[in-house]
Amino acid sequence: MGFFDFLNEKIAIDLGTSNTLITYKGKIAVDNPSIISIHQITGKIIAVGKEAGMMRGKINKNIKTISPFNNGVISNFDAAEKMLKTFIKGLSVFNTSAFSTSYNMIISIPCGSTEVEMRAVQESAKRLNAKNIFLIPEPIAAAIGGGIDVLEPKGNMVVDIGGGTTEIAVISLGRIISGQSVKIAGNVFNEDITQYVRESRNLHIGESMAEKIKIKIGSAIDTLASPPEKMQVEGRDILTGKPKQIQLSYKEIEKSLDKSIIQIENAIMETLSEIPPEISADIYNSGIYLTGGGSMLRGLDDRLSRATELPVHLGDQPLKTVVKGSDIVLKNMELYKDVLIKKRR
Ligand SMILES: Nc1ncnc2c1ncn2[C@@H]1O[C@H](COP(=O)(O)OP(=O)(O)OP(=O)(O)O)[C@@H](O)[C@H]1O
Repeated sequence: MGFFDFLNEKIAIDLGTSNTLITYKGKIAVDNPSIISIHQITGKIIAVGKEAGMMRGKINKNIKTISPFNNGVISNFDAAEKMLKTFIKGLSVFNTSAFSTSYNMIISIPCGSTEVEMRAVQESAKRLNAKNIFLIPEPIAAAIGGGIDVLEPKGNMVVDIGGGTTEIAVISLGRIISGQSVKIAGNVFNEDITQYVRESRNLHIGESMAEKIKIKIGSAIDTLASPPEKMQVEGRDILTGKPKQIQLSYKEIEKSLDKSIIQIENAIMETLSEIPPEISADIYNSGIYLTGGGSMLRGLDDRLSRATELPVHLGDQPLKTVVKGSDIVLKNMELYKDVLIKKRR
């Protein structure tokens, strides 16, 4: 039994721009939108997660709905800590003494994080009573969660399209040998849709409507084998100010997302052009592993496969891959110790 095995209580956290996931005892115990509603005057927490998400855009001016992460990193520390604390308190074991004395925490972070950002995450985690805090690059956690053997001397490419960032990484021997984090992901897709509907259809729509459109009729290609039906969309008419309903087709959404998807394609091509030839040979055979919530956009795997001329594999549960990978690392610390960014007691 190795040193790490003595530390019994383990939690893995995926602090995402859109969703926060926490595993406890190998199971996903928290899976919630990364949102918190706080009373502006009293500072009291009104709601977190799903409940806070439902309040978005519909609450009075004294209650502020905050997304504490921006582009994968904490942009509002106070809100982030309050939100995490509320989530962790919800874990039934939190009140037992065992949990507070030996409690290991692993947090996945975007590969573009700076030293300052990493330190800030560690400081916040320390205030949550974690005894040991480990950080892991998100693409490595995603690869492990997707069943890829990251430790072998073989190149693997991971593209993780989240809410705030798309992480592109080539991994070999447990390390990222080339990669980048681009700020084009699900949130930008929503902005593209909002902009299209405003400029081309004269309708002002809210954030959650844009999200619904993306999920219901979003597409990365303009010829889908089984196209979704047209969608009825409500918002405010820009010209008259009145509530209005329009019908949108998936082809319109494809058009609105095109410029952002091109940027993701370009970033993948750039990363591919920077890797050593032996690794290129590996990736020619193994292809690209595509994950993250954004990977569920219709036709995106086909489109990326066409652009790169590589096989693109879609993961099973793209929203859960990162936290699943972190959890595997936490359970096999001896094996995976070299993939961690920092260790702190
Ligand atoms: N069916 C779907 N089609 C397209 N996009 C989707 C679908 N379901 C979820 N998404 C998008 O996935 C994104 C969230 O993915 P994920 O939870 O992997 O990101 P995150 O980890 O919170 O973000 P980041 O990694 O950038 O910090 C959101 O933008 C959401 O709109």
